[in-house]
Amino acid sequence: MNAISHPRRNDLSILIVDDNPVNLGVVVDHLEEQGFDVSVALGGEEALDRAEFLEPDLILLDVMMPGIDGFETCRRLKAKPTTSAIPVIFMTALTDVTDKVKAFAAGGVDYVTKPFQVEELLARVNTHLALRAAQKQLRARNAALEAEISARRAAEDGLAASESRFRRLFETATDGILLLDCGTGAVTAANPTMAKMLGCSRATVIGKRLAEVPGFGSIALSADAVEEVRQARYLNYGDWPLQPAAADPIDVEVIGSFYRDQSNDMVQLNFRDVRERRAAEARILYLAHHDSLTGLPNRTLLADRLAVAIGHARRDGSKIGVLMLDLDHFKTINDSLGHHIGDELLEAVASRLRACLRDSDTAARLGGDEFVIALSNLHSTADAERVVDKVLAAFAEPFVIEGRNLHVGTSIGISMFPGDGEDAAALLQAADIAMYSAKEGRRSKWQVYSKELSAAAQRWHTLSNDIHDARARGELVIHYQPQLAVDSGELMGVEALLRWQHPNEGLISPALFIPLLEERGLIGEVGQWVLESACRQCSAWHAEGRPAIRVAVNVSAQQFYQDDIVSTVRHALRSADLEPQWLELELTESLTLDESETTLRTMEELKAIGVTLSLDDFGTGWSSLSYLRRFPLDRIKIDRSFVRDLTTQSSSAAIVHSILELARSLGLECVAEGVETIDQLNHLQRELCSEFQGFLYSQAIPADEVSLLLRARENRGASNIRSKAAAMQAELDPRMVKKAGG
Ligand SMILES: Nc1nc2c(ncn2[C@@H]2O[C@H](COP(=O)(O)O[C@H]3[C@@H](O)[C@H](n4cnc5c(=O)[nH]c(N)nc54)O[C@@H]3COP(=O)(O)O)[C@@H](O)[C@H]2O)c(=O)[nH]1
Repeated sequence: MNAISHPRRNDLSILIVDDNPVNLGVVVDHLEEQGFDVSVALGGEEALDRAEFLEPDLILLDVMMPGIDGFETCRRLKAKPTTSAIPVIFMTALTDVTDKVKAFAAGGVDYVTKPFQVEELLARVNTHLALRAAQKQLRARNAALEAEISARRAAEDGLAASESRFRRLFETATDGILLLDCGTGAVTAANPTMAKMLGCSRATVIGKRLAEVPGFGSIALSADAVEEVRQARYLNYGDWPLQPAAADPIDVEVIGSFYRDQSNDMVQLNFRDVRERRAAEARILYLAHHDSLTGLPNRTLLADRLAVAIGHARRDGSKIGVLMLDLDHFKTINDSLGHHIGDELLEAVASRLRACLRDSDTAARLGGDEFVIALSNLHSTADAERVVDKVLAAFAEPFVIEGRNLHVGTSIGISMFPGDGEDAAALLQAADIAMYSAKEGRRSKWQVYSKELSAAAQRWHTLSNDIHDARARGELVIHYQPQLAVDSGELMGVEALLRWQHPNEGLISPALFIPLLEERGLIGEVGQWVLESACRQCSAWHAEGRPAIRVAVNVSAQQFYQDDIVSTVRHALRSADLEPQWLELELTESLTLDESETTLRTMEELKAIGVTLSLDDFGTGWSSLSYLRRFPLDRIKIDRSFVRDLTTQSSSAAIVHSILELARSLGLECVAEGVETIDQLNHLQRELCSEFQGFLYSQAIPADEVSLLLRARENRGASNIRSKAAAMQAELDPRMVKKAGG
């Protein structure tokens, strides 16, 4: 410990307590002369307050004072923590030893006797002040020491706490962790997760270099990992396939970090099991690139694959074919049988498409019933056409969905690279245009893209917009095509055929705009209008007193399922005041793609009204004996494609013969469509076909011209069709008997 140093006087304060002002004055003068900072109090109570407030370095205390005396004052000073350490020197006139003892007992450190010698007073004062200063120094040093000790303790505690925190983290981490010494390259610690990942004990791992640790053998990167991380300080190695003992590999993301432990350079390797994360990422990626219903690639992935294929084709000079497919009648199926059937159908279509393709080809679904097939490494368009044949053959068999046989056709557009587009988008657009063109023709057809089709596609889109208000603008009109008895030439009925009188395009064929109406969901409304108008017209002819004829109205599949067709028909008959036997409903063959109870029940309800049912275009679609037997039909219409070749192709003649045989055996009437020549008519007569319609006699004509026919017939009576046809042709305006177009 250092020697006690004397304090500078003006740093020191002394409180003098005396009730005698004269005494006070003398002492104060002496001490102030010595440079002390002096305060005074005239009694014990005052002294206690001032001592507490001033905290003097020394108190000179008189013993005999009014109120509390010096002894009591001293005891109280010593009792208070704030003043207990202040040395008290008694100033007393008492000389009795007991008083001196009392002074020390009260806590005084010394005493001076009055009247006092200044030198003695100063000597005692200086001594006690020096002692006081030394005590203060000592206390300050102790306090500093204590502060240092407690700071060190705190630091040690902190170190221990962080050490234990690290230990806890290490032991419970969900990452596998290895600590490796950079000097030896050996593992110094492994946590439980690491041991579990590796399928071995921690002891097995400790002391081994990383590449020697079981599970790391096949990971080449592990050999230099410690040195690499040491140099880089931090390294993300991406995924390593850790191979635990007797288990499947685990994909772990590996992150290495360098640290210094005391004087050792260390590397910490964290191994995070990323199997779930990678699976989730893969799932997200898959969903972003695949159609969730069918699992086929979606538009995005298709575009990627096409881009890659185009790159290859550019390099090796090969060709690419893009086939755009659209299912026929899909909307009808979806609307009538429910979306779950529609979904199952799409899945079944997807798997049939897959089966048609090589591994290098792509079948994709763009949405709805739109599929695309991308064919790579082709030599010519003919290669693409061969795949089209395969696809169409795959669609030939009905799709069996929930026990229903669904006959679904498809229209296919084909575009080729190079030639029809430079990139995926252009090729898809060209295939789409070709597909629409295929759709415009008969169903289940395909079409190769050509530049001319673009104009047609543009026209299709314009018409698609124009059709919306066509009926409201009065642009839709109904014409009627006569149906005659083959034998007698008798006018038996007429078929109501819709026409669109477009303001710019002129008369547009229903073959073009009926699909537009279906696509836009307008066929129900327009069909109802046709039905009501045709019934009214037929009733009007009857009311004119003409020989009664029937009117046949086409009902599309969508109309049949979408609306309450039974009440629509009832209402049309009632409001036209037409007896039901004069109305015939021509059902399209596509209706029979669903042989469900619903179809059958609706047909039976229609039959119960008393109308007749005929099946249109017989022989072109999915005609099968089974549904002809099941459905309550009255008449079938032989498709004009067979009639056209009747006299030139034996196969068509054979088909017509079979159809007529079949119809007879089932007790059904037959109408042959599209009769254009006398030879065809003669052939049909020999085959005992009952009725015909066709340009030989008349195309579809406006209602008032039918009235003319009826009047002429009334005047002449039934006669031989040949002479009658000739007579009619002469009678009618030549415009009505053109041989082409409707
Ligand atoms: N759902 C509805 N479909 C309708 C309606 N109106 C017509 N259609 C269907 O549109 C298709 C095309 O009809 P259209 O262009 O009128 O052709 C008909 C005749 O003009 C044509 N035909 C008749 N005779 C001949 C001929 O000798 N040669 C020849 N090349 N063509 C001829 O055949 C069509 C009648 O066919 P079909 O209906 O199959 O009996 C057509 O499918 C119509 O059904 C409508 O209101 N609703």
